[in-house]
Amino acid sequence: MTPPANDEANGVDNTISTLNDSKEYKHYDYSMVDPRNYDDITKVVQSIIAQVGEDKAKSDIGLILGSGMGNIADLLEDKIVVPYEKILGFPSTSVQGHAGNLIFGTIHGKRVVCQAGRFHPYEHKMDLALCAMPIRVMDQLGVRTLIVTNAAGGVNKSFHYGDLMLIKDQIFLPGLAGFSPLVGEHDKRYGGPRFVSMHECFDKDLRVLTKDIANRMSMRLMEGVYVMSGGPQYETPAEVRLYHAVGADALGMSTCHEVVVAKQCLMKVVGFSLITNIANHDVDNANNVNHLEVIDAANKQGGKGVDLISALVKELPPPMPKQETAKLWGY
Ligand SMILES: O=P(O)(O)O[C@H]1O[C@H](CO)[C@@H](O)[C@H]1O
Ligand SMILES: Nc1nc2[nH]cnc2c(=O)[nH]1
Repeated sequence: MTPPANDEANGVDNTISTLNDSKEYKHYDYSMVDPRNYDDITKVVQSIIAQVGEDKAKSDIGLILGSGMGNIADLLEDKIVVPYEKILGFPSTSVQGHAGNLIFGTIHGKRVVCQAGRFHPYEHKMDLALCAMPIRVMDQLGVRTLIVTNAAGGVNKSFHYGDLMLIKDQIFLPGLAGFSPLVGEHDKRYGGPRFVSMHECFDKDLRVLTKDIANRMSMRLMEGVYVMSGGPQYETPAEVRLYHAVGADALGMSTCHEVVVAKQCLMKVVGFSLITNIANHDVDNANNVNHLEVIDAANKQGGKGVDLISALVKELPPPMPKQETAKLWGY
């Protein structure tokens, strides 16, 4: 693997060896990191700290960017960009519209770590724990609030192209079918229990705050349930009707596994779906979706999400220590 060139503009000195030895670490190397293992995650965290320093790495807020939503990262100031190739055990991203960088910086003076490049289970042999590993890393870096974003198809018939939906609940289809990131070993140091409660997995107080902010900004903000399928194929009209019937408002192929792990790590989560296309309910009225259109829509329509996330970060309450959240959630 050829290391990327030194990138002074991004503040990354690529000559620094991540683990103070001369080995080259490749993407997606299971022999080195078990994404379920707390001590292995600590090694990943150390490899990051070795590059950006402890002060810069420590973060209160995590931000995950959806397809085509790289412009949200422009909110971060005093950035340090760390390419995934330089992070021990991080796999690569293969989906267009997902850059492949962990970015450290601040928004309104608050410490944020941004995952610009999500890991989708369909890219990684449905290894949900691997795809949710950045959340465990964020947890060890101190993150207490997670903001997840995604590009999604609108199932709710009142949704329009370009709408922003605040996620109030989720239907995690791979999780229901046994593909949960929590399958495997359990370590008490994650913070939460083996059997994680998924009630209010999108924090109610933060949803109220977000809606209040949107109101003050005179912004149209929908609220609804996100359903995650395994993908990567899009849905048939019959599947769209099935999801509609069970109460889904928007659909995609991501996010839910991240939220499950965040919940186990006692993080408060806020989620947004940008409606990049309207899912087709009618088999006789073919309306094909394609990923380039999804990205194009995210580029064109994502601005309102940027403004809302900026305002939300500004007004987020101070991070709640883990012990307090544990008490609040009855653990
Ligand atoms: O959920 P994000 O990462 O925004 O990506 C969405 O866009 C892709 C399909 O166009 C799928 O990966 C879907 O999940
Ligand atoms: N599954 C799925 N994911 C998407 N991401 C963006 N649009 C869609 C969609 O229509 N279906």
